[in-house]
Amino acid sequence: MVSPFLSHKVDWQTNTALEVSDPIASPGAISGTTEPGRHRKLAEAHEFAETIIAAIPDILFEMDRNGRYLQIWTKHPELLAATKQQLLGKTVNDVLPPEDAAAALRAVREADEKGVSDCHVIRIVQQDGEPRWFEHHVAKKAGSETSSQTFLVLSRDVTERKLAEHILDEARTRLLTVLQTIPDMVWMKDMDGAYLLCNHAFEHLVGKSESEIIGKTDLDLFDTDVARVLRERELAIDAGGAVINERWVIHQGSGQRILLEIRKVPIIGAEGKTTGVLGVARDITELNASREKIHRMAFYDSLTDLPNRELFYERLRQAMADAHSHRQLVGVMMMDIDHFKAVNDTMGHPVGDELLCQAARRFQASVRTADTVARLSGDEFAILLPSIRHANDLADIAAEMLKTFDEPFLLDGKEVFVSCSIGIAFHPDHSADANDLVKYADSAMYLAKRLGRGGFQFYSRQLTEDAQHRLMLESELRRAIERGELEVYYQPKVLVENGMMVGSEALLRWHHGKMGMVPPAQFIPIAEDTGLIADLGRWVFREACRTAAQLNADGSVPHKVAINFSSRQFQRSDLVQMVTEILDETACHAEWIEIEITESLLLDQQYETLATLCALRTKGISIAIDDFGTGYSALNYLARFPIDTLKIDRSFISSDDKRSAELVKAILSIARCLGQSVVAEGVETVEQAAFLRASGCDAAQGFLYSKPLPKAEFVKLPQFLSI
Ligand SMILES: Nc1nc2c(ncn2[C@@H]2O[C@@H]3COP(=O)(O)O[C@H]4[C@@H](O)[C@H](n5cnc6c(=O)[nH]c(N)nc65)O[C@@H]4COP(=O)(O)O[C@H]3[C@H]2O)c(=O)[nH]1
Repeated sequence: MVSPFLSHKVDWQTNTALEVSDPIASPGAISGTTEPGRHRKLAEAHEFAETIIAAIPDILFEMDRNGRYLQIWTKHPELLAATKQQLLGKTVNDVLPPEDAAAALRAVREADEKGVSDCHVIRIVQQDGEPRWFEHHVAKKAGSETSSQTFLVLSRDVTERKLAEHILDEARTRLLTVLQTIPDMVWMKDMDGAYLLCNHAFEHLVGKSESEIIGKTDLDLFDTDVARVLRERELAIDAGGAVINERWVIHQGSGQRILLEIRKVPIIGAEGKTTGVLGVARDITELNASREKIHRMAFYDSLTDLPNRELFYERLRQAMADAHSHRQLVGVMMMDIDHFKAVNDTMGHPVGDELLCQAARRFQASVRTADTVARLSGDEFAILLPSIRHANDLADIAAEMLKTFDEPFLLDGKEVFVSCSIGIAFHPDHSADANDLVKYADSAMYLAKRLGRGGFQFYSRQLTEDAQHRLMLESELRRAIERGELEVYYQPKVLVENGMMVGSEALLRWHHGKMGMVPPAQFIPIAEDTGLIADLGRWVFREACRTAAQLNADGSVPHKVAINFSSRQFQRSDLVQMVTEILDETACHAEWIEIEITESLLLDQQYETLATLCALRTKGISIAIDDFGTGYSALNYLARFPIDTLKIDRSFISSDDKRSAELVKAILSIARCLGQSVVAEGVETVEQAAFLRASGCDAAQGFLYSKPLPKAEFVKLPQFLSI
């Protein structure tokens, strides 16, 4: 190989060298030496140059101005466009495609002008047809004649780098495509806050094109205040290298409000320093709205917009946890709208809903903002009252709340008076458990209802004991029929005029093995609540039908047995069928039976009740309203329902109040007009009997004539019960 550093060819065989120009060995290093010494030095310089060439991986060309290949030095001849022999003496135009040849010549020309030309990357198609890229550094060869100026071209194979760059370029293009396509806003800023990059979504947000954004800062794009805050945060990123997650509400020109979830991360440079900030923002307006909607659906009641059971309990638990540190009471009130079902059924469900909404507003208006009014279900509302100093405060709030119900509700254009019952329990006195507290407030609410509705009651231990007693009674009652502990007593019903017995009322008795006689007032409500009344009712009905059949067997004087039917029994669709089967089974005529129902039944279950009553009536069974005057006494149902008898409640008979006496007369007059018979209940004195007789009352029932008796004793009673 011949060193490119020698200006002319040297015949190394003869060791003859002329006009040696060696940039490595200085001319002075050779001059002044002897001929053999000079040759030796020259040989050393040559060897040195050879070593350098051998060491470099590049290709070295010597070319003239026309790009003619004069010399080629390479360890990798396969990297040439043609073989060395084919190239020598040819120009780049001869061997390279026009474009590549032109690039090679440009580099030579530049070197001709400036002495050197750097970094021209030229594509050369290899002998195997594959293209490779070479970086050309061209230097004017020193010492050449201007006319025969040659150039040294150092051609470095940069194909791998080029390919890597290409891959990188492709990746960058793909990345930019992705950036432009994604709906999220993406941008990059340098540490001076100038935008380096942004995507279409960001352009859209800012309302400016990329070219108007790049190089600008937030001060150029946003309000000064906003820009200042943004800058402060970004400087914090620089200081701490932290990631910033924030939410921004953007008010757009159209008046639209956009909620952005923004994440900003530091861009860390090669030296580990923060060189900029990468920001990504997502429009979460819709997502947030959906989240809020889901949250509302999960934690709020859709009708009243009040917190629901879940949220109520969550807040209650939190309030109870907080109460420890504040030494304050947490009150729970349970509210129930009295006779809500009646309103719902008589006025329709939309009106019932309206009542719930109006009641919710009244509850809310009676409490503080820190309190939570929740709708737990149906007409069941609860209020959480944290931070209460004294139980009396709860009583005051409940009283206030009840007062708001003094005003009528405007429902469907009508003024309707509705009351509500409230039960109160509070933490820590009553319980440290949220579920128990609600349960206790609930039992207090039921007590309030039992005590006449429209009032409030505090929970007491007694209530839990009562509840436990009820539970015990319930389990005992379940076995009462099979244990033979039940018995039906009969109380005679007589004509007031002469004391003649015309019928009787069947009254259930429970002789418990250990507890003795349990009064119906105790176990009938339990049987009603638990549904046991269906079995008990069927049993009583069968017993009473047997007795009626027995009493009417001789056919002399007809005897009608009245049997109490609970509202709950009317909820069974097979009631008429049950009655029919038992009448058949006991050979009892329907005319010997009267069914006693309460006013509330007529109010509660309008349509189905009417159908059932009509079916029973059609069979020949008579219908009596028990305890008349104590309920709603909505007179319109007297005409609508097939009612034969009104039983005036005992309270009117026993009362000394003149108004009660007037009411009795009024009831008698109404019944007369409607063709209904009247039975006065609870007649205990001769005076009461005399009053009834004078007022024109048909029949009476009461201790004056006889107490309820076991069947065996009852059947022995005389036909006339003289007083
Ligand atoms: N102080 C006083 N009381 C009098 C007098 N005359 C009758 N009584 C009582 O008044 C109640 C009349 O029955 P009710 O109003 O239907 O009221 C009944 C009725 O609602 C219910 N009940 C009783 N047996 C049954 C039954 O088999 N089924 C259903 N569903 N309820 C029943 O239990 C309630 C209470 O029944 P009892 O304790 O037997 O109480 C009976 C009876 O013993 C009187 O002169 N003075």
